[in-house]
Parts: sequence; structure tokens; C-alpha cells
Amino acid sequence: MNEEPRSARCYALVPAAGIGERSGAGMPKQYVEIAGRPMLAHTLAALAAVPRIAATLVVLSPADERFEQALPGYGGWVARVGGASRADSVLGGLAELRRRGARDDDWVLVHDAARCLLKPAWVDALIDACEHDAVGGLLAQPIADTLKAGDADGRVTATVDRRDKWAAQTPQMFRLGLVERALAAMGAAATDEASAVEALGFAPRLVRASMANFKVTWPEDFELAARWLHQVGPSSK
Ligand SMILES: Nc1ccn([C@@H]2O[C@H](COP(=O)(O)OP(=O)(O)OP(=O)(O)O)[C@@H](O)[C@H]2O)c(=O)n1
Ligand SMILES: C[C@](O)(CO)[C@H](O)COP(=O)(O)O
Repeated sequence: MNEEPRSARCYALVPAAGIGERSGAGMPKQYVEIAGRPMLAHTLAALAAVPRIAATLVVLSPADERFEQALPGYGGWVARVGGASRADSVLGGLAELRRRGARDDDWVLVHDAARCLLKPAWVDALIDACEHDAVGGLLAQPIADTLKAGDADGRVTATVDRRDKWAAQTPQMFRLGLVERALAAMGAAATDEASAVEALGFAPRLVRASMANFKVTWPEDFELAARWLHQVGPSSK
């Protein structure tokens, strides 16, 4: 079938099919209320405030029974195609984007549901930096602390040179065709999209964001995120 010519679009894909084990919340952490709204609602609001994103797809677990109650009336794209690993969930979402008309050369910005402090301005900075790039890239933050390697007993085994080290964040922005091929090749071992793309021999662009774009992972992170949202307010710019 011949496809109508059009310029590349930007889609967002939000993997939200995890169980949040490390958070200790006793429920998938994306539904824990932070500053009066489920974490996932904050994340989706930030993406919705980026006009260059044509549509956002939320990837849920097939067993998810909370979404409709947590985000009543949500009008965006939702698909219950999550898998056992984050990479599986993203791959399921990419196939769903194709079913909804996305093409090989469209950009996909994969963003963790668990990074609920995202600011639209950081997403715009990522798109500005990557939309004419041959590979794509990711938000990231240079490491500010001295970096240690440790053993199973919690003892330092080495101090690691941090000068060229960055903490990878999301969104991570790649062409649909490239990131799909990369994740399919690497499978569940890919903890982010960039590592899969790197394994194909490409060098994704690092786009500096902020430590505030942290991933709510541990129990204490909920309070940190709530304080931020109460003091700074929801992500509108
Ligand atoms: N099988 C999976 C695992 C993770 N994720 C999503 O990937 C993002 C980042 O993963 P992480 O912070 O590790 O979340 P969880 O897997 O839920 O947490 P944990 O590892 O503590 O169980 C989250 O938005 C999570 O919902 C997903 O969609 N599908
Ligand atoms: C994608 C990610 O947030 C980049 O830092 C991270 O790799 C997710 O890791 P997790 O193992 O799912 O916590």
C-alpha cells in the first residue's frame, strides 16, 4: 500500500504496566496519589502540554483494573499491551502506534509513567535537539556525586571516574523503525531505549534536563515528589 507523503510526527509512549515493587506501595506506583492526583495523571498532563506531540499512548498491563477509576474520562490513547519487562511493554506500545497509523520515520518519545515531575519545557528541549538528528537522544543529567561501586555486603569496591557519566532519564526520542528494531534485538536486557539503540552501533544525543526529573522508585520518593508538586505546582511549562 502506498502511504501518503507527510512530515514526521512526534508521538509519546508511556509505559505504565509495571508493578512498582521497589516502591513498597502495595499497588502499582503509577496509581499512588501525589499532591491529590495519581502519579500517572501528572505525567500525562505534562505530555499533553507539549503541542508538538501528536498523540500519547499509555501502555497498561492486560490485567490492569485501576486505570478507568484513577483517570476517569481520560480521552487519550490507551492500550493493554504491557509485557513482563519494560522493553516488552514499549515494544507492545510501538506495535499499537503502528496500528494507529504511526510510521517508521515518525519520532516516538518513550517516557516512564514514574517520572511525574516532567516539565513540558524539557520535552521541547529534547525535540529541538533531536528532530534533525540522525539518531535521536534522551534527557539525562551529568553525575554530580562521587560514584562508588559496591559489593553485596554494602562495601565499596571502587570509586568510579564520573567525568563522562550521565544518569539516563526519559523521555527518550527515536524514530519508530529504529527503536523497534533495537528493542526487538536486545529484548528484556534493554533497561532503556538508548541502550538498545547503542547496541546497534549508534550514539544517541544526551540532552541535559534536571535532577528534578527523577523516577519515583523507592518509598521515600513519593514525599519528595509531593513536596515538589506542592511547591512548584503542576508541570504546565
Ligand atoms: N513490565 C513493565 C515494567 C515497567 N514498566 C514501566 O516502566 C517504567 C519504569 O519502570 P520502573 O520504575 O522500574 O517501574 P516498575 O517496574 O513498576 O518498578 P519496580 O521495578 O520497582 O517493580 C514505569 O513507568 C513502569 O510502569 C512497564 O510498563 N512494564
Ligand atoms: C528508562 C530509565 O528510566 C532510564 O533511567 C530506567 O532505565 C528504568 O529502569 P528500571 O529498571 O525500569 O527502574
